[in-house]
Amino acid sequence: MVDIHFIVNPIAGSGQNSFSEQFLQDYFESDTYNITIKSSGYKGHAIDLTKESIHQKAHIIVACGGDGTINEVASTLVDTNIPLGIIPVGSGNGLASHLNIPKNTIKALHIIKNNKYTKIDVGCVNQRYFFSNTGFGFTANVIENYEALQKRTIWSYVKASLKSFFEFYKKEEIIISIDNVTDVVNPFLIFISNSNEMGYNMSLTPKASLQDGLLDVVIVPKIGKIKMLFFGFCMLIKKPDLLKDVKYFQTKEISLLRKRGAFFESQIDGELSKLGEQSLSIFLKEKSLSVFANDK
Ligand SMILES: Nc1ncnc2c1ncn2[C@@H]1O[C@H](COP(=O)(O)OP(=O)(O)OP(=O)(O)O)[C@@H](O)[C@H]1O
Repeated sequence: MVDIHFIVNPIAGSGQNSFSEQFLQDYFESDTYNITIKSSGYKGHAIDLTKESIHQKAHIIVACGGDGTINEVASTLVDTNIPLGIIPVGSGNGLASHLNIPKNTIKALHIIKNNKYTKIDVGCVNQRYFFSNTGFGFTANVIENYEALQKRTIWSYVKASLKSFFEFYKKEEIIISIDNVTDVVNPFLIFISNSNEMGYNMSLTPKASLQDGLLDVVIVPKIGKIKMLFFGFCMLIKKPDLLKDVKYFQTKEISLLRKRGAFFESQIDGELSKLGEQSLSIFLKEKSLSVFANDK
């Protein structure tokens, strides 16, 4: 028997996610699969539910939610042999989109049933993991405004971006080291990505791959409002380097050192995260998560 555990975030995306055993049993026959469904009750709960499922000897664990839920479940599965399934019922669904997993639940279930999984790289920010991306500056500010709106829709994302556009003024000097070259930057944003999708079909790192052992980094210096608007447009058409001020490169590791301030305000896989450390080492653990994916 195959023990398959579904961890559902009921408030992700439209906020109406629930899966009945009867519905799932139509795809995973009861003579072959044992199904367990768990629902997360609060932020971070999916981590404990996943730990419990590992303890219960689940063979497959499926995250049903968006990038935040995937982050919680997948972080707990790194370096285990348990493959991660994804049912993308979140808002942005960046990682699922990179893995070519459709939003249609039945099609996404078939990918798990086909039993084809692959190993992907995992991003690390000190002790934390990211699977899609992490970012500092404007990108973290947008997520802060997005979370304050409480509705997780594309319109909330647009509203949050506009609010940040009018308000964002942060002046924060960061010492950045890449391949032993150190620079002091006062960036509009720093965006570091493992995947080529930010969610909502937008990208700042179209060349990124989950299996190339490289982080794709975008650094945008302080820019004026007109350039900010142009940059937003470049992001929509997935050509960030059309803005000449943008530095786009690939690297294995990057370190950030805070000159002052109590924490790094960052976003990790689309969730606001205040990192208390003075310095951050950002790198990849290569091919350390198994995940079901669709052939391109
Ligand atoms: N019952 C719950 N009530 C409130 N928040 C929850 C609950 N269960 C999980 N969460 C939190 O909800 C947040 C958002 O989840 P998730 O990222 O999966 O959805 P989303 O934001 O709609 O999708 P995406 O990140 O792809 O845009 C996560 O931080 C998660 O920990």
